[in-house]
Amino acid sequence: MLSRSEFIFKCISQEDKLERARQFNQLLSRQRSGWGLNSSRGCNYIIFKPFTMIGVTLALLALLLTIFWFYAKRKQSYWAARGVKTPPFYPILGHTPRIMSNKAGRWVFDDEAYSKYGGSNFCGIYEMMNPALLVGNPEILRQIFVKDFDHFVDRRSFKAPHKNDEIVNKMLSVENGDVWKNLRAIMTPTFTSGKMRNMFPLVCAKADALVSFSLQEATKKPYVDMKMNFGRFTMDTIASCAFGIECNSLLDENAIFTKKAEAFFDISGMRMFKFAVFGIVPSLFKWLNIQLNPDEILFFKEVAEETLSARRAGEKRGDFLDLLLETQALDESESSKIALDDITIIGQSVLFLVAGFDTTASTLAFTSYLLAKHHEEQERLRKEIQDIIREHGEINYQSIMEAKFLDSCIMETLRMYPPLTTTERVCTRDFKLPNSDITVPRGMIVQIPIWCLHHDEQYWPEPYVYRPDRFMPENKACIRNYTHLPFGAGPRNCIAMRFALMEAKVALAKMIIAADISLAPGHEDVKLSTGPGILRAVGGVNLVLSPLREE
Ligand code: HEM
Repeated sequence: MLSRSEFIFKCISQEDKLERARQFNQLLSRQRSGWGLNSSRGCNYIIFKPFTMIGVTLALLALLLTIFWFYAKRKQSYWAARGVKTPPFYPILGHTPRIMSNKAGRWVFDDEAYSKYGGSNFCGIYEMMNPALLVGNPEILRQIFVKDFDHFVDRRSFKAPHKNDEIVNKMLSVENGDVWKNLRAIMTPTFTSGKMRNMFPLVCAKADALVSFSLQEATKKPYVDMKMNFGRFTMDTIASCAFGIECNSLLDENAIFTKKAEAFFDISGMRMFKFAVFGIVPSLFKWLNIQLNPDEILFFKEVAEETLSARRAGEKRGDFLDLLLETQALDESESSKIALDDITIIGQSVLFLVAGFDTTASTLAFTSYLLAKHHEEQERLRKEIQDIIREHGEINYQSIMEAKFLDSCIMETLRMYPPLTTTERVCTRDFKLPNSDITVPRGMIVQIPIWCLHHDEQYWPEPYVYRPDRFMPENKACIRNYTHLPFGAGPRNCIAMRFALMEAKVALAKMIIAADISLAPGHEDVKLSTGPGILRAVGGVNLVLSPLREE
């Protein structure tokens, strides 16, 4: 009788094979190896005893690992074989642990690749075992972003298969190829200066609320966390312009919209892990039906759906939603535009919140921090705004968008603290790198180290010094093209750059004429966030606000 734990493998019964098996069994029994052959009742079995099974399994596993190791080694020799430098990397994991690390900002890794391993021209990196390219040469960047854009149309796709991820999959930033081209063509007119002008009063109203809230807070506290307040201002502005709702996060910090948005933006370890796994084995999400994005996405979907119904009932505000809905009202003979379906419109509303909330808030927080630190620049800016008010009676769209020093202060902040420190493109058609014999194959990811270009001494003397004058018209000619990329560049740059700048300029101008800003004692430095997300100030930006006029 066979014991239960014995694994029985039924084997072939032909005469000649049986004979060979007997010989095999005898040999093994002699060696007391734990294998056996049972041929009673005319059946032939090879019997594996448990301890032997473990041994065999381990041997197989070791074999598989060895094969995988050699496979990874071969993949990770891609750049060495082509004579392209790479920063030191881990076997199998490549540079991914450093890129995704929560201990240092993404730019710390980029900076090493850029300055020590040739990245200021180009260098190789490995995302796990997959080779990718990091390019810091402004001339090559011009080709990637603009001249040879048709080779670099796409970004990495994060399209998850779960039904609740559908909205994210429809976002402009996630779409690729012709779908992206069509969507971008439809959405671009949403951000013309005419449309910005219409939205200007909405933004001014939110900026006024920001100023009075912050000044009130300043009467009760020794200093105010302006990162928090600018965050609430951008939240209110986007909620108003993209969702058509008044969420009043400045007045009601428990507003449900704000709470959901905060939860959505909380990129905890688990979410990072999910994104990392999705990047490596996207098919796992399909097999196991895993949702990639958090449940809050459904809340925003509901809010946008309700607003769409209200708009269809006749309500109009001149905001993003109205502009996107207009595409549905056009008949085909009137326009070459394709009407957007509801889910696509909702996707873009959520995208505006995701892409516009923290980026603009960080820009404002860092600018006010730098102006508090450099009081002479703050005085210059205040004077420029006061002159505008004297001339026009108020802050209006034209004058604020033309204010040169205001623009320079924000541009210099975006140089020193670009909210997105890296952007990327996916090569969509093989591309030969100029002045080299390297061809970037279709499908390869190209990383663009924005932060490194912004801090490269050869383009920006004394790169860590805040000097808005670099961007004044008389000095602009000295700036090398494609070395200042806070909004990316080319046809796939930030679609809302004009809106973001209008929002930031209005808020900063209103703040600076209402209060003198200085650094709070003990908060002279800002601590930068780490990890691969948006560059932000952790622990807030704490400033002392001294009112300059009666509110
Ligand atoms: C100061 C604020 C902002 C900064 C620094 C910023 C920066 C960027 C950057 C670097 C990119 C990638 C560009 C590229 O790869 O070439 C981008 C893309 C994008 N941004 Fe912004 N952004 C800001 C505000 C906004 C706002 C307010 C919105 C929406 C209301 C927005 C919507 C988008 C969208 C939709 C894309 C994807 C465009 C596409 O794939 O076609 N951004 N942004």
